Amino acid sequence: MTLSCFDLGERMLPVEEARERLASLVESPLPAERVPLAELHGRVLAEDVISPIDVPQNTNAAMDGIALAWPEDDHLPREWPGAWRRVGEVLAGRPHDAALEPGECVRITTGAPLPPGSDTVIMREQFDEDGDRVAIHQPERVRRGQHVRRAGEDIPRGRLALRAGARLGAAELGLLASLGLVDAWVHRRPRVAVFSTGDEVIAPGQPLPPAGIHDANRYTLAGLLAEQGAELMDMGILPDDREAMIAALCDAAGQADMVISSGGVSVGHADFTREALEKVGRLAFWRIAIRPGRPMACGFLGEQGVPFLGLPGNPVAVMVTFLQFVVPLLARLQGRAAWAPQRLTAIADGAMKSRLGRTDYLRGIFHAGPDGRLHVQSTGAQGSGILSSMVAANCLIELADDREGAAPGETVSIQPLYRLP
Ligand SMILES: Nc1nc2c(c(=O)[nH]1)N[C@H]1C(S)=C(S)[C@@H](COP(=O)(O)OP(=O)(O)OC[C@H]3O[C@@H](n4cnc5c(N)ncnc54)[C@H](O)[C@@H]3O)O[C@H]1N2
Ligand code: MOO
Repeated sequence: MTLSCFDLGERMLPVEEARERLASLVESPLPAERVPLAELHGRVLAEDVISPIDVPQNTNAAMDGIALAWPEDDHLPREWPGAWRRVGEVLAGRPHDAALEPGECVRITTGAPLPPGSDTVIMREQFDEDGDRVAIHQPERVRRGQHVRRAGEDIPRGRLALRAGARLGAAELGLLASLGLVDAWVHRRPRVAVFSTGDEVIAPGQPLPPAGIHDANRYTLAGLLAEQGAELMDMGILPDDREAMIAALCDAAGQADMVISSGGVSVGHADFTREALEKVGRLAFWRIAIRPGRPMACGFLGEQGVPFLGLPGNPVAVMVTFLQFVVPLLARLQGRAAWAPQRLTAIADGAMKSRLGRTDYLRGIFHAGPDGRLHVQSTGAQGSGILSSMVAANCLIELADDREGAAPGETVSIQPLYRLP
C-alpha cells in the first residue's frame, strides 16, 4: 500500500517514513524520448539495451607481435633458427584470410583479427627474427591462447548490455558506442521550477540592506539539480506576498514536472505560506525528526498534480533535505531502478552529538586511515546556516534516531557527498 502525504496530524515523522510517504508524489516516470549518443550523458535508460553484435567482433591480438597456431603435440621448438616461418602480416582493420599451416606465424598488431588456425600471440619483445625465421626466447613460458581477446568476450550478441533504469555515465556511453548504437531511449529530464522566498532574501549582485541576506539557496539547488540530471527553471525570489506567490506557483505548475521552494515553512511563516499554497494545490506541512531540516511542506500543485516540495530556508537544511528527500523523487521521475542513499561505514575520530528519536546529519570529512579503514571527523560548528561547513565536508554523517551520539572509536554511517574533482 502506498502511504500518502496527507492527514498525518502533528506528529514528528521519522526520516524513513517521510521518504516512503513522499514517494507517493511521483506515480510514474516521465515519458521516454530518443536521444543521440553524444547527448546521453547523465540520462536514464527507458528500455533494456540488447547487444546487436559480438564485442569484440573478432578474436583478436591483445599485443603487437606474432600470431601462431599451437602445435598439436603441445611442444614448441627451442632451437635457433626456430621452426616458425613468418608468412605474412595482419594489421588492425585488415584481416588475413588464409589459414596458417603448422609451423607458420604472421606478424600481428594489437586489435587485428587472428588468422584462421592461429590461437596464440607472442609479444614483439619475446622473440627474434632472422629474415622470415622467428625464434621465441623462452618457449617454455608461452601459454596456449595467451594475449588473445576472444570474440564476444566483453558482450556476446543478444546479451543484455545495459538495463532500463541505468544512469548513463562515461563508461556506459563508451559501451553503447562499442555496440555501434547512435542513440537510445531515455526518460525525459525532469524540469524543476525553483524559487526562493522571503522579503529579506536578495539576489547576489544587488546591494544588501541592513536586514538582508543574499540568496544562496537557488544556486545550491541549481547545482544539486544539475548533479541529478534535472533541468532548472529559475523562478527567482518571491516576496512575502500572497498574490505574488499564488501567481508564481500557478505559472510554475503549468510548466514544470516538480516545484521546489526554500524558506517560509516554519511556524513563523507557515500560516502565510500555507494560505498561498493551498489556494494552488493540496499541501501538507510536516515536522520531520531530522536535524537540520525539521520543517517541510509537500503536496501537489494545480490540476496537473505537480509535486511540490517546500524546503526549509536555512541553507544547510536545504542541501540535507534535498539529498534525503528530493533526490529519490528525481530518481523515480527519471525511471531509475532501486534508489537508496549511498552509505559507507567509518570510525568516528571524535565524539559526535545527536539526539535519541531524531536523525542527525553532521557535516563530516572522511579519509582512509593507516589501519586501512575509513575514519570520519566532524567539520566543526554544525549550525544549519553555516554553508562553509558544507564546503569543507565530503560526507554527511548519519546518526539515526536509535542512537544518542557517537563516542570516539565507534562506527558510524556516512553518506559520501558528490564533489567535483
Ligand atoms: N518556533 C520555531 N521556529 C523555528 C522552527 C520551529 O520548528 N519552531 N524551525 C527552525 C528550523 S529547524 C528552520 S530550518 C527554520 C525554517 O524556517 P523557514 O523555512 O520558515 O525559513 P525562513 O524563516 O524563511 O528562513 C530561515 C533562515 O534561512 C535564511 N534563508 C531563507 N532563504 C534563504 C536563501 N534563499 N538563501 C540564503 N538564506 C536563506 C533566512 O534568512 C533565515 O535566516 O525555522 C526555524 N525556526
Ligand atoms: O532545518 Mo533547521 O535547519 O533544522 O535548523
